[in-house]
Amino acid sequence: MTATPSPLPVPPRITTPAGPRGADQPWWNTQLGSAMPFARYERSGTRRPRPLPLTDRTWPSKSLVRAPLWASVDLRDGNQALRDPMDTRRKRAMFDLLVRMGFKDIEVGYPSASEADFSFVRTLIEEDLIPDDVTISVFAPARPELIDRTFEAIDGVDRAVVHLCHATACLWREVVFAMTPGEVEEMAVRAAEHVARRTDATKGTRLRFQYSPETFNVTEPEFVLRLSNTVAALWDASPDRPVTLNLPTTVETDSPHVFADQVEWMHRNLHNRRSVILSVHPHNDRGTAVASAELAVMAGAERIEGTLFGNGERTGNVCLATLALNLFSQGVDPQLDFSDIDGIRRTVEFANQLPVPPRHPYAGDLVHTAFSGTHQDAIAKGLAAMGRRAAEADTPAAAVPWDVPYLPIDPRDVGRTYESVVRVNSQSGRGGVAHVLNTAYGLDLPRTMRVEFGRRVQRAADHGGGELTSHELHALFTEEYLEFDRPRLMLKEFRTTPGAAGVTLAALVVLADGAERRLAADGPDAATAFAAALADIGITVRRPELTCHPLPDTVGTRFAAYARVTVDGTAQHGAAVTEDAELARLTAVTSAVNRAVEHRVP
Ligand SMILES: CC(=O)SCCNC(=O)CCNC(=O)[C@H](O)C(C)(C)COP(=O)(O)OP(=O)(O)OC[C@H]1O[C@@H](n2cnc3c(N)ncnc32)[C@H](O)[C@@H]1OP(=O)(O)O
Ligand SMILES: CC(C)C(=O)C(=O)O
Repeated sequence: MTATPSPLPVPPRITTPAGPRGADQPWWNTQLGSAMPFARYERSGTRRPRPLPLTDRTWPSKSLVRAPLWASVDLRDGNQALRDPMDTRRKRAMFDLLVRMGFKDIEVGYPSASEADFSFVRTLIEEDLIPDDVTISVFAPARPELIDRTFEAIDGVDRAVVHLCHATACLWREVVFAMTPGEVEEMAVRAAEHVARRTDATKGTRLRFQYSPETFNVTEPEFVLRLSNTVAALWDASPDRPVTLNLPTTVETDSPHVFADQVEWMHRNLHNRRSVILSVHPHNDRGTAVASAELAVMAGAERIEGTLFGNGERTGNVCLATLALNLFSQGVDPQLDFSDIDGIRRTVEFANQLPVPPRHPYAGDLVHTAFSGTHQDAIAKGLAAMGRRAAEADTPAAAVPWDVPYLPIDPRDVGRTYESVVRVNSQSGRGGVAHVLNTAYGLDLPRTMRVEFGRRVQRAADHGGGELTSHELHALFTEEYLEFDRPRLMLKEFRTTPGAAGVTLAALVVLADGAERRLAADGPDAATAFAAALADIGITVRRPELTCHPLPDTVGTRFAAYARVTVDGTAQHGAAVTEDAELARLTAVTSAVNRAVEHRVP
């Protein structure tokens, strides 16, 4: 309940905006020009022009109806971006996880880059660790000596994809290679021919090929199309042995719709389209990799390369967990098993030695959690409505279509529980508090009591400043309703017998000074009779309204009862938890009486 005060940060050095407002800025937008050097940056395609994208695009009217072929690059693009690249143990944990989840296309490394990558590929092959329906791929740049080393790494494998990649984009051609487009084309042809020659010399291995024109999204489309057609033809692409053409946004530069146009243009213009598996490899520099990948599939892509939870160069690769679970949340089979998302996350965190942030879609610690009152209230009502629908249909809750406000998927479908769905702090409301007490302790507070206890919790949360755990909420509930320092009244024993008005109640109570008093009264039920009997000791209790329910205890049976009464003219709530239902009801009345006294103490 106590929050650790965090130190006040040093204020950032911000130049107060002072530039002019935009000429066409409406009066209600009072923002000023900033001191940021934005003029150093140009709209993409301005300095190095690229032809315009499509005008007759068809992708906007498409929808995602099936899972694409998922290709994990965790062990290559993910690995190359780590401060401490994976050792064999971490690589193995990642590989085994990917296989268990159902990945069939796994890039296992860049074997010519390091001994670690090379020997991991050898281990997979020599120890026969690659399932029959999984195809590994290995990355190679367009350098003959590194291609040769790549082939050494896959010697003896049954099936594999050799992935050839080199830069094609203008900036890379000029700055990295110092080559003309023609020279880059020659390099591509030489490398593809070298791969083909090495393949011809390889016996007993079913090899396929992949070609990635690096930074596809900022390469002139006509150039990249020509290269792709040339390389696919050199590799004899056919429907039986398709070439994977992988279009990377190596550095994401544009809004996703621009990439979608580029992909659709390639999809329409590629020669021999049926002999090509059109793949994309989105990075997340603008934070829109997921959107880019989804629109690319609408535009004709059939395969997506990415990593689990988005590890990868800079801002990372596209997150395959997000993409797959986006499909799942739309009723499309993701063809990957995310039923234990926390287990998957643990393994990925172990392999990458990087944490998954708490807000990461579907997998972050907080993504199925509501702190805010109205969200909690809606979630609790939504879950209750689901429960009712399941009961009406006489089916398990897990079989009812999911429809709960604020929760795109059922946390249980990814192996989480409802306990973490609602967590309480000063932003929370009575709905959330009631939900936590109910899910964690089985206490189903009546509506008026929720309002009262909600206020009590709000005070405690405001005071503490942080989160209140379910345990702390229960402690507050106990302190407020179940236990009293100096009770005015305790019920020691009671007996009911049928009476003229319904029930005759005889009770022995203990008063604040320890004195014991015997009471008796008639009433339609025991609680009403008890309320009436209290008049004998000068306590006026009227209009008792009681609810009682069994508690889902693991040991024995217990009952919770809640009373709403007027005590000496003031409305009061009381509650009790005991082994006997009737005792619980009567004790809830004494709780209300005791609270009436406590609340009179200033
Ligand atoms: C977009 C991507 O993510 S591609 C994958 C990138 N992955 C990695 O870089 C991780 C692994 N890489 C490595 O371990 C190293 O880079 C190695 C071992 C492969 C190569 O190391 P080195 O031979 O020392 O070269 P270095 O990494 O500095 O590469 C630079 C040279 O390669 C050339 N080059 C870069 N990419 C490619 C490519 N895809 N195809 C052909 N040549 C390339 C550059 O033009 C440069 O050549 P130059 O020295 O003649 O100007
Ligand atoms: C190898 C390619 C696909 C790559 O990693 C990239 O361009 O980001």
